[in-house]
Amino acid sequence: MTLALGCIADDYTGASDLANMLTRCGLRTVQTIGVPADSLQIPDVDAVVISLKSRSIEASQAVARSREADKWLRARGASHVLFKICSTFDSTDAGNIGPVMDALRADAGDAIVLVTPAFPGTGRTVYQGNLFVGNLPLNESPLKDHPLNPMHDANLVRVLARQSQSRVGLVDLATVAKGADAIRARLAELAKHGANAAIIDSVFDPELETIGEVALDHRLSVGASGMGLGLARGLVASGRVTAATASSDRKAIGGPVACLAGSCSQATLAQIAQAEKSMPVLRLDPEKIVKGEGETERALGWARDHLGKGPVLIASSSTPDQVSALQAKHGRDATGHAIEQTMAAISEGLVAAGLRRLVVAGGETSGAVVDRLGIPAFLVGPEIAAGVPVLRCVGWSKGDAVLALKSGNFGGPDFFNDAIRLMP
Ligand SMILES: Nc1ncnc2c1ncn2[C@@H]1O[C@H](COP(=O)(O)OP(=O)(O)O)[C@@H](O)[C@H]1O
Ligand SMILES: O=C(O)[C@@H](O)C(=O)COP(=O)(O)O
Repeated sequence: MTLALGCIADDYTGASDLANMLTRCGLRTVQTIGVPADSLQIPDVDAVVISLKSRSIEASQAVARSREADKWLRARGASHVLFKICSTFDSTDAGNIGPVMDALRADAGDAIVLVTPAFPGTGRTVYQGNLFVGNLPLNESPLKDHPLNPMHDANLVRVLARQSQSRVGLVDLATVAKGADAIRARLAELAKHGANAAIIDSVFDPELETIGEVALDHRLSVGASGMGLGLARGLVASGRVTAATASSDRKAIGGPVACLAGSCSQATLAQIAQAEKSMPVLRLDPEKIVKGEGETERALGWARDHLGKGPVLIASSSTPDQVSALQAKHGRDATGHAIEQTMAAISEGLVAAGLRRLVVAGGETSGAVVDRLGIPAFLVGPEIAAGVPVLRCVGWSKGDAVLALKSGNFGGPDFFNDAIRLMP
């Protein structure tokens, strides 16, 4: 297998979002969980997206894991690697976008790396280096209240510079609009003045195609699924990949289906409220979870009573005020970890009871669940919503199963039912 594109994603929902985009753009793609073991049979593909859970861990560990993934991809022929970050630039002043980017760039030997989280399909655009979520600057969007990495600055040149050793420049929209050669000239100028990274503006998909064409001159790029779109279309346009059509394999799995929500995003809170109109919903008590007071057993008992009758949803999610109050009492990391591990334990119990169709909302939550279930890889199925595909397990010891891993912010109001409809 010689890869046309290698990708390292800093969380699992982000990885499936990217794998979905690459598949829709014609690249045969597999999503692996961590660096694949030698024993994993990977089908012949154009792109591999290695999912890490490195967004919110200590920076040095994120760097080490990303470099290991990069080595695996390069050894399989990937001459270009995309470091997939969140389209809302989820990070803190300690990292991990900057430190991982610095290390991968040094390994790749590139003078400068292009960086953009733009993903117009989900309303993420970058103008004059400022990230917008819909019509709001990042720091006024719901991301200001994220439980793990609240975002308080929309200016990505500043945000990246604070967490990186690199000098960071800007390629503005006026330059992007002039085309690939103008971008190349601007990058050369920035590099001459000592910049090693450049935030690049992008508002619409055609700009991302131009950006992808230029990024392919380099060995590394950093971005979200918009950058994935640009790279994939660049690979197809240049003839390096022959476009494939997305698989239409929809073999039914059957049996019970459950949804787990650990995201506290505004979008997920609204989706849970909507689901309450059509399926039984169990709201876990986050305080009891953190104190270790038997919420897993309660959830599994409740699920046993309801699963035979139709889909169910189990949610830990609460409002920003409630999240802050709980974190103030128990600490941010301890709270997040305890809740993620409870969701993982619930998923394990559900699978032990025979469940093979599971929807998970939340990036870190999905990471904890998929790790606990020991799923090694996924193939991409139908698209449920922008950035969220149905995933079919590959090489799982428990056999065939379908999952959907939803970024907290993604999906329409009736997301849980939309997902279940596409997971027969
Ligand atoms: N009620 C709650 N109070 C505090 N933290 C919570 C609560 N419910 C979930 N969490 C934690 O919030 C974080 C949500 O992050 P994540 O799952 O990545 O969602 P998103 O995709 O919205 O970023 C996780 O660490 C999760 O365990
Ligand atoms: O780029 C995106 O927005 C997503 O692919 C993503 O990374 C989402 O992360 P979570 O919100 O933590 O699921």
